[in-house]
Amino acid sequence: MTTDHVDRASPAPAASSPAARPVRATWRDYLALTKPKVISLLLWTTVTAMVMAARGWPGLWLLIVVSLAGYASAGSAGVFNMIIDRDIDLKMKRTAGRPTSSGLISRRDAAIFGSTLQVGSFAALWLWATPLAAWMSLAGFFTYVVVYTLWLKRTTWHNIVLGGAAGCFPPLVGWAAVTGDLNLFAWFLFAIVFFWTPVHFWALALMIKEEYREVGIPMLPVVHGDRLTVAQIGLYAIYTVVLSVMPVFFQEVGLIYFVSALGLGGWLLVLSWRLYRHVMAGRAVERRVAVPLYLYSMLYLALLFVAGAVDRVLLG
Ligand code: HEM
Ligand SMILES: CC(C)=CCC/C(C)=C/CC/C(C)=C/COP(=O)(O)OP(=O)(O)O
Repeated sequence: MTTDHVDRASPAPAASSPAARPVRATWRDYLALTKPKVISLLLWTTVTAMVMAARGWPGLWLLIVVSLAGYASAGSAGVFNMIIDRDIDLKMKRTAGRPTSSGLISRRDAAIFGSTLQVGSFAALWLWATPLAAWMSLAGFFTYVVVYTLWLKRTTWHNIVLGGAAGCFPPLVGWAAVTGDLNLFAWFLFAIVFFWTPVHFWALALMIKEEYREVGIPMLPVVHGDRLTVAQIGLYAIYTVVLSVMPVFFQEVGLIYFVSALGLGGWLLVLSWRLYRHVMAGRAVERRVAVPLYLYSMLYLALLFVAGAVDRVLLG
């Protein structure tokens, strides 16, 4: 593969110098294109959804196939996101070092890499899981790359709510891989992630809004300010918690899940309320009130899905 020869940290040394070796992209740079940390939680929702669907162990082979293919699909979405956004990524401190922005990996090579991952993932899910799992994964890719990144991210503050649907597909991939179809409970999992995403992202966006403002991305706190953002976070936290307990009333899950959802959700509401009160009192957003909610949002989702899996295995 060709690479744009760019020194990661400093201008390239003179060609005559013995150290004048171009910096080549390594596998670590390609790995960085796939946003591995974000995928870890996406995959967690996939794997726990598989256990929920199977009401037990879904089988080692299926777990391996779906995990690798799920990583490849979400990773491919991350690669195309970085290709499309390389201009804005370059201008923000948090993202300036990405291999597509720095030119370390050319657009062409990134596109070849991303396409290979997506085609491989689709084929693997189709052949070794179920066709529906393959379609759900492709739908997640399409929603993230086309709906969120290409269309909504730069045009409306609703980007997170609508584009966030991308992150709701991984549980459907896991469910469909086990059962070959999607029932009401699978769609509940989709909806929980849907309403959770704004809480997760806007808590972070409040802290990095100036970067978004500088590059002209219309994230909610940039467009409508902190007060509306914390109010929306509070509303979405309430929707999330209410929705999370609803599967109990459809007898899809039992007491273990119910108690966990109430406890985990209760703390999500407390942290959202603290942030709301802080900002509504006229104070500027401080890391000490926004960071706990952002970090806890991820623990919340991870543990809620574990609770669902444990409940359906033990009580199912
Ligand atoms: C529209 C939807 C979403 C947006 C805009 C969004 C945005 C972000 C951003 C900007 C970060 C900070 C990453 C960094 O520091 O570079 C982040 C972190 C993270 N997000 Fe999201 N996110 C979304 C949905 C999701 C979903 C659905 C999941 C998983 C279910 C998820 C999991 C994570 C994780 C695990 C991190 C921590 C990564 C780290 O520590 O580097 N996100 N998110
Ligand atoms: C099943 C399947 C393929 C699902 C894909 C879902 C997926 C990859 C969701 C990712 C959500 C996410 C990291 C958004 C951040 O984008 P951003 O562009 O706002 O963040 P950035 O500024 O860090 O690039």
